[in-house]
Amino acid sequence: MSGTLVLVRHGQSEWNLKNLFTGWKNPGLTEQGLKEAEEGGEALHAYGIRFDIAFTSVLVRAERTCDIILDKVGQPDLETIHDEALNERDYGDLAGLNKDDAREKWGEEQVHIWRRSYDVSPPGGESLKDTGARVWPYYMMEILPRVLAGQKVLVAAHGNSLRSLVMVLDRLTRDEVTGLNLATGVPMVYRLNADSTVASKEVLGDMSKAH
Ligand SMILES: O=C(O)[C@H](O)COP(=O)(O)O
Repeated sequence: MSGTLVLVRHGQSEWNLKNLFTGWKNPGLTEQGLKEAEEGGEALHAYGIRFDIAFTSVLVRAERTCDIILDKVGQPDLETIHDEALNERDYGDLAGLNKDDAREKWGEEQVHIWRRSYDVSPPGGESLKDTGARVWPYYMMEILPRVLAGQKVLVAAHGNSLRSLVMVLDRLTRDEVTGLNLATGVPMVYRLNADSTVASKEVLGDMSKAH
């Protein structure tokens, strides 16, 4: 067995609270989001993990979540790499729109397809497949080699950038990935085999609160 990969979606953002499509827009965390990040960090501290390196996006909600988690595990100065490859999917023309207003305008089913399908892009934005096409190579080049070398690696990122990774790690089909929702601030701890397949996965929190 090689190292450990911890994936965590950022805590609730201001735009999650307002129910707005966010994508590459850059709102901060809400009070609840700060608390979720703290709870995620506390769960990792109780789990007893010491990270070797952290990765996050260049969006403040993930960066702040990463900082809070590192504080909680007692590693506030850990090397952290920020890269836009880990950013949320670009929601294109939907960014800034209210998700319920969008359902009224385009219908429940179309909005669900934009949010959860594998290869249908929202207008002007990225599908999950498009998102994976920049997340996955970054994972292969920058993150996986460290895990395979035995390191413990934290990745604090976003609902859909992480869904594109979880889809491959958990070997989900295109249909199965439509039912995958990641809760904010809940760490997923993967141990990988030397061939990069998943040896075990533990979820430190309640993933069922995701929608
Ligand atoms: O960008 C967003 O709006 C959220 O971070 C993820 O949104 P979704 O759950 O609608 O894909």
